[in-house]
Amino acid sequence: MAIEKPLMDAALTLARAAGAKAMVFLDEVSEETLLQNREFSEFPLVLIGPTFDVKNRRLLKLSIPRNLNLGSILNFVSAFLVEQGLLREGDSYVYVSSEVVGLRRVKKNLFASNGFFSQSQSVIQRLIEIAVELSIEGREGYPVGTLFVVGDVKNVLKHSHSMLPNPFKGHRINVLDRNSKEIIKEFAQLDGAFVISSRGRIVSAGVYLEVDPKGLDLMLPPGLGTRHIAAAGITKLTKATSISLSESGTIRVFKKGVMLLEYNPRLKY
Ligand SMILES: Nc1ncnc2c1ncn2[C@@H]1O[C@H](COP(=O)(O)OP(=O)(O)OP(=O)(O)O)[C@@H](O)[C@H]1O
Repeated sequence: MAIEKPLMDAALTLARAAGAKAMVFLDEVSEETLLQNREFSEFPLVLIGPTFDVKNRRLLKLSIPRNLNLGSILNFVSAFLVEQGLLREGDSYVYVSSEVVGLRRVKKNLFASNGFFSQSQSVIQRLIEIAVELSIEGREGYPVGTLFVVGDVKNVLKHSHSMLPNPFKGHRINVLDRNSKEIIKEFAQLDGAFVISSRGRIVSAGVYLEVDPKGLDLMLPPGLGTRHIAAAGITKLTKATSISLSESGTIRVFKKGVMLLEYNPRLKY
């Protein structure tokens, strides 16, 4: 749905009155209108959509997981604005969608690197959405931790073994298929990791990753246990990307052994 002019005008008025440092468009908007209208040139403008492009500093494009609730979307937007050096803690920005205009002050920032925002792979985004829901909801009243390893399946399987008969064998279940969400959430309660192809097919679950952190030179925040060492290590040993959810609700994304995202949707940022 496109953002209509009265809301754009309201957003501009609010941004000026509140001393906002950026304007963020959560729904479709004409890029021409934004670039031609002088009034908008007072602010860095951020478009949320399917593409990522930050070369044009006046009009930055950001792809973040879809279907998140507004609070989570704004958390990612805040992290992006801080990562880009556009805002600091305490600064505020105006966001506008086809239905709402609002003001958001950047609180304690979640950690997200540029590498996280520049990957717009839909499989990764989908798994983050599922991890956000699992983090907030848990399963049957209990917190759930899990691990998704995406891509480079052949090499991932070389560094792993099955802890139980593969429940996904013979089934073609893809994480991009909306119906797969409940199945994934159910199997997330199993020990071990999901192995997922780069196109989203679940190859296996209940997989133990054989990762010896010695010599891998992983740079992890202190205090993380074996799930996270495996999550980071497998991305150093292979070309896979991993998404871990800890029982405490924190979601982390790793690539090449480096943490790209650390985010707990249970906390307000
Ligand atoms: N090498 C591994 N491969 C796959 N899964 C693993 C591996 N190591 C641990 N896990 C999974 O992680 C679970 C939690 O392990 P542990 O508490 O040591 O990890 P953690 O990093 O502290 O995670 P959390 O923050 O959720 O507690 C295990 O029960 C197991 O299901």
